[in-house]
Amino acid sequence: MSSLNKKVPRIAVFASGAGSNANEIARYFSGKSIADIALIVCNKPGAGVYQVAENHRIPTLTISREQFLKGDAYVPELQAAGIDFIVLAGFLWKVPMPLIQAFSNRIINIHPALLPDYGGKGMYGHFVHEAVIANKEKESGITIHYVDEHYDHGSTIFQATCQIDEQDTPDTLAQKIHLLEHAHFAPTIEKLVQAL
Ligand SMILES: Nc1nc2c(c(=O)[nH]1)N[C@@H](CN(C=O)c1ccc(C(=O)N[C@@H](CCC(=O)O)C(=O)O)cc1)CN2
Ligand SMILES: NCC(=O)N[C@@H]1O[C@H](COP(=O)([O-])[O-])[C@@H](O)[C@H]1O
Repeated sequence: MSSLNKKVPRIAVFASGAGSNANEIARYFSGKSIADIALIVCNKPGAGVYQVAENHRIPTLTISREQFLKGDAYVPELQAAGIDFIVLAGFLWKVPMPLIQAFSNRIINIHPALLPDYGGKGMYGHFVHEAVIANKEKESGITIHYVDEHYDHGSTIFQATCQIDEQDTPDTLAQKIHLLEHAHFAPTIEKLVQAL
């Protein structure tokens, strides 16, 4: 297939919260022929990411715990939507094997710490920054990694760090982490989908 009519990869972004990463990803790819943010998947009705989807005119899929964790994991819906790649951006449920197998090596996640430290069950959002500050760490950062059947265990793709000052709090650290996420997640996704 020539580059003129090469299919543009279709990305589904999974999120459970405010969606600032989903917003930055949608902004980054908007108007470019690199990839389409084709779907935003969310498990929390009323989450801020729905407004992000509306602002960017991106279709949404609201998922239920039963069908996602104990059923087909919405693989038929994702395949019907022509999804090629899945990005977890503050998504708070464990991705089950049916979805991992259907999108082998095509699901990535961003974690707000330097894995393998500060990862695993219970390590999400503010809980991560609270633990990092409580342990008086001098640096933190982000990890972008492939998703396997365990939390925060898949191979690392990218990491970036930030320094922690003595006056930093979990809130100020979260701000530093968000800056790193918004700077690096979309360009990392771009590199990965160009290799599909
Ligand atoms: N199979 C995988 N699924 C997910 C991964 C992964 O690496 N493999 N990453 C997470 C994102 N994440 C950290 O980056 C993460 C998210 C949530 C939790 C967690 O403990 N969740 C709670 C439920 C919280 C809720 O429902 O509000 C729990 O499981 O009890 C840990 C890590 C996304 N999925
Ligand atoms: N362990 C998963 C985890 O903690 N993910 C984190 O949730 C936040 C979502 O923010 P957003 O909704 O504004 O993109 C991000 O900081 C992301 O790294």
